[in-house]
Amino acid sequence: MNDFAIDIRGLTKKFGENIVVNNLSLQVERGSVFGFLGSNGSGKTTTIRMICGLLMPTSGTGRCLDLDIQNDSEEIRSRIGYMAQKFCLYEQLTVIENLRFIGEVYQLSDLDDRISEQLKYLRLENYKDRRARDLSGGWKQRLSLASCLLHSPEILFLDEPTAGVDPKARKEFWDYLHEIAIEKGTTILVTTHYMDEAEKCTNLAYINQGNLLYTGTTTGIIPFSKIISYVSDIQRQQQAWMTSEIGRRYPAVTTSFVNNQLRISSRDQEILNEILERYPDSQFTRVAPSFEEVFIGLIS
Ligand SMILES: Nc1ncnc2c1ncn2[C@@H]1O[C@H](COP(=O)(O)OP(=O)(O)OP(=O)(O)O)[C@@H](O)[C@H]1O
Repeated sequence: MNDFAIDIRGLTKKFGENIVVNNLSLQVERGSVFGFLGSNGSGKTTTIRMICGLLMPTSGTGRCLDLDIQNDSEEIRSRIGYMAQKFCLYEQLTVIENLRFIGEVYQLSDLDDRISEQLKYLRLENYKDRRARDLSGGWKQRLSLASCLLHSPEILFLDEPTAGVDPKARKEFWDYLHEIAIEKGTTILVTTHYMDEAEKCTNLAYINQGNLLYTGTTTGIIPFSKIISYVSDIQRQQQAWMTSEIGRRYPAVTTSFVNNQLRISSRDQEILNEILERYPDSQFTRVAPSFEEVFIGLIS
């Protein structure tokens, strides 16, 4: 058996003349929580749809659970769970009715036990008779996750599962993802625009306009990026003025306000040295780059 839950080689997707995914190769280890990152429109959903057998690639090959993504799409779909960006359940049905409906579609034999397990693990028991339309965003997202897990998928694809969800609910959701990856060996491929969530993944791929910029461990992306960062405690008025001046003079440098400090980052140490010399009163100190600086730096 292949060690990889997902193994794609040179996958390309064109819509007309528009190359949306370009010669993409990725391997996702079984049991990993794999973050699939990239700015809006960079081709993440398109790639996921090809891996799930929902969309034919223009060229390239791929295996998902050791099945061919072009020829075995039906079997792939029966063994994976896919939580799309949009809430896809029935708003007028209750939580339990939604789960029962999904279970019947999958023709699951021990449905009551499976529903009880999901209600318990996702702490949905108190909400089981509430209509989906009356749930808040965080609870809707748990219900979506429960419905994707009902048939015990071997891989779970989650497309921006926590967009608009509050930090506590997002944390609980992520704790649960790690729990199922560890306890059940489920492979999870998740897209997110939240940097704190990217840091929670075991492995990452980062794409831009359909091209792969990085794939590897989560900790490996910082040294790979070669981004260098400095921070200064200067006054707020000065920060605004310096940000616009640095932005104008040094387009290759990223500036940001974090924790009431001015941060500058770039891959070019010479340019950063020039800034340190130009603004000696700012007393910049070197710090580890943040994930945000790394991701922005890699595409600039
Ligand atoms: N069926 C289609 N026909 C034509 N163009 C499409 C189609 N589906 C997607 N695209 C285009 O492909 C590009 C990539 O879209 P995709 O949804 O894969 O990006 P994404 O990385 O998932 O974006 P986001 O983070 O905003 O969800 C976009 O420019 C989109 O408009």
